[in-house]
Amino acid sequence: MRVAVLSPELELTLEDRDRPDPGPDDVLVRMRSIGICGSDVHYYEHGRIGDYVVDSPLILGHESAGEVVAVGENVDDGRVGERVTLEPGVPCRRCEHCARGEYNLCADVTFMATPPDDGAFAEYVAWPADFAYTLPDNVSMDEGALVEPLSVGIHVARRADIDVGDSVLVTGSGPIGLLVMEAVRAAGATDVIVSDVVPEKLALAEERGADLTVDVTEHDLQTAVTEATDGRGVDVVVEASGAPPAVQGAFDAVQRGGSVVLVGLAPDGEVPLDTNEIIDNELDVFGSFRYRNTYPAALDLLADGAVDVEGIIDFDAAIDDVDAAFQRAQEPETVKGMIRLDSE
Ligand SMILES: NC(=O)c1ccc[n+]([C@@H]2O[C@H](COP(=O)([O-])OP(=O)(O)OC[C@H]3O[C@@H](n4cnc5c(N)ncnc54)[C@H](O)[C@@H]3O)[C@@H](O)[C@H]2O)c1
Ligand SMILES: C[C@@H](O)[C@H](N)C(=O)O
Repeated sequence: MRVAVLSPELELTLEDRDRPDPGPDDVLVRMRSIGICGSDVHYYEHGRIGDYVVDSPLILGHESAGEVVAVGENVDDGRVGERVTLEPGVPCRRCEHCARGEYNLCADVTFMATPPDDGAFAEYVAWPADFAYTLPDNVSMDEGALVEPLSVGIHVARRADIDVGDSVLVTGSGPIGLLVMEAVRAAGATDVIVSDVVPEKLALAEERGADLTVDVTEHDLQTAVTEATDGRGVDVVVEASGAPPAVQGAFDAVQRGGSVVLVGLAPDGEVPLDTNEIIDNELDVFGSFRYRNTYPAALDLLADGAVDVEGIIDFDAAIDDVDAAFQRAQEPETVKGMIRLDSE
């Protein structure tokens, strides 16, 4: 089978590998749609994210959907032919966090496309059957692949405890910010403001229903938010850019007693903050790391038409053109590229 492999020298090429055999508890999936995530692009450009270093060949990709073509001996063979999306992080299932259901905090997780664990840019992937979720008939393969970043948004909405009628500022209109917007609206938020530094990204946020967009290269964010909220500030800020000025600005845009959720990863993780401001205004500050127990909810939202994920895709490519697709994904205006294995 063909796989797209990133070498330690940062060359992304197609290789022939043996098709994997499913383990006893696995399904074997023929891949159909695989999204290109910002972290894939980061490995492609820099060869590392923090302590995770591409020091041996790595198959990228963790936003995936496909069709079950075989199952292991402990899996119901009625699953052959099912259309599925794969949840890319499989935890140890034994530690304290797994026992509590907070499996996104498991330190012994296998996460696709995170060194040394291979990902999904492959014609076939063998994966634990209970982390392969059946797609409803009206949910497409592309939507199935985008359940992964939508899950990031759903986890944010849950962390923030979004309530009906909440106002939310989302800083960053990349795939995560845009899908946070979908998730918080599905959870009941009624006023969503989105900020970014790239006009095309803001135009997309506006097209997708943002109540207000703010280009922070031209306008002061705090002033814009103050005017839009009759001087109160928003109930919740979700920081989804990782840009240090946006992290700092989040604390000025939220109302007293409000919440700030940090999901964007700052380049070195160190951002000076006014902690007295957090205390004086009694702010709740949450980190949001990946997701847990979100795939069933994401699939229900998609089946009900309660969220739109396909509208963030701006191009697709065949796996043979994976390197060109990654180059295009690097352009600042690009939101989401999708590799489709059935489009060849
Ligand atoms: N915590 C998690 O579980 C998790 C999961 C996925 C991604 N992430 C992180 O979330 C962030 C967003 O991911 P993405 O894939 O959407 O990334 P992205 O790079 O595609 O989007 C970030 C957006 O922020 C914008 N931006 C830059 N500076 C800004 C500023 N000062 N104010 C407002 N916007 C600004 C960029 O123009 C871009 O549109 C990244 O830092 C990523 O690493 C975290
Ligand atoms: C959660 C996932 O989308 C993210 N890129 C990560 O590796 O953590």
